[in-house]
Amino acid sequence: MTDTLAAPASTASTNGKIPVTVLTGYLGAGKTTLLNRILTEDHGKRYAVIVNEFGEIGIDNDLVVGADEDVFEMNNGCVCCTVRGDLIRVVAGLMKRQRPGKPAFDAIIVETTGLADPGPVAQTFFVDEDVKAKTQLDSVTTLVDAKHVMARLDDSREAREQVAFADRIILNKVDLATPEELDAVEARLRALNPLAPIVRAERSNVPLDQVLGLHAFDLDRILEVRPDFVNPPHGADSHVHDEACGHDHDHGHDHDHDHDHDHGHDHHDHDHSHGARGHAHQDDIKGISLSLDRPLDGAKFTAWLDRLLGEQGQNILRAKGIIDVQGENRRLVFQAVHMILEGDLQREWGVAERRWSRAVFIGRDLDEAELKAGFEGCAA
Ligand SMILES: Nc1nc2c(ncn2[C@@H]2O[C@H](COP(=O)(O)OP(=O)(O)OP(=O)(O)O)[C@@H](O)[C@H]2O)c(=O)[nH]1
Repeated sequence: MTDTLAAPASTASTNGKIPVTVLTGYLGAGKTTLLNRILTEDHGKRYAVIVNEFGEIGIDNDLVVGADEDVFEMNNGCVCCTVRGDLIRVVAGLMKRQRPGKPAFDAIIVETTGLADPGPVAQTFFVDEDVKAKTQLDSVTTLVDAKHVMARLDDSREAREQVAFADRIILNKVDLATPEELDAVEARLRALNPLAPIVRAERSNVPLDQVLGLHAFDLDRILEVRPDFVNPPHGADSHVHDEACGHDHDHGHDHDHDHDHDHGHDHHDHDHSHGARGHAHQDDIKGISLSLDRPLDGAKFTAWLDRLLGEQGQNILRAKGIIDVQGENRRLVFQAVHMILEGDLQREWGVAERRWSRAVFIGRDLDEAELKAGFEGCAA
């Protein structure tokens, strides 16, 4: 988790409480793109951003604009196990930064990992007394990738949860879908969440007043779907374990929610391996982090990545990386969602910055040894 402070000051807080916006959406939907828009737009406000990422190499931190300013890293915990504890600590830390009589920032934005159920994140703002006293959940905004969301709604419970939980849905990447496809997607989203307004966007270009300061989080609505949303007792359905529980996580609690009747959601029915490398979430989804302290050959790397995405793009839900290319002073940043690849030479490496190549691949049936060998084979 990373915390970034950006831009100058003043938004109305709610009853003196700092408004919190939770940004969610499946892997690659456009959350960071939206965040970067928020952080760079000339709005005269100061936002604290908390990024929780999947995969243990801090790539997302680096892709958020201005992240160098004020970053602290936290365990990349699995969102359903540890994030709430982390979040409480980060928010508490942010609160301490307030200057007397003047908040240090106008709002908090939390970007969840693409594999997260936003429920436990939103719960944080209701169940921890300190956090509750100082913050107010403004809205949960869910980004949706117009091209890939249908498949994800079929195969991912988290994707459905994210839509069901939204106060506002941003149907992003409209450039990648036909008007008919967009209508079909909207109908599907509507069925999962009849109330949240759906805003269409390209490159997450929604006006900020469509995302921030909405006063849209509707506790009553959430309580209808998750009656024990607020402070669920230990041992009860939806109880979210954190370090305050003071016990080993038992694996026998179901989430009694989900609008689409995909019930029996035991959030520990993912394969929870918190091993050093692959952090498996859903049974078969894992994240593979690769890194190399030597520069890569740009042509070899591009050819390898193209071939990999061509052959295994169906299984690669998300890939991204920052590459040190031989003979190039700028960092090569690449991003992929399935077979759609974008790459860019971005800013120069800093003088004191560690120059290395790192990449994360998140997907199904990925062969770690093969990926590692392919990646390292691109060394210059
Ligand atoms: N064609 C197209 N690409 C987009 C659009 N919005 C974002 N992208 C690209 O999609 C990729 C993923 O965008 P991100 O903003 O990083 O997505 P994310 O939701 O933060 O991804 P994770 O944090 O990995 O879950 C990047 O390559 C973006 O440039 C869009 O509207 N159209």
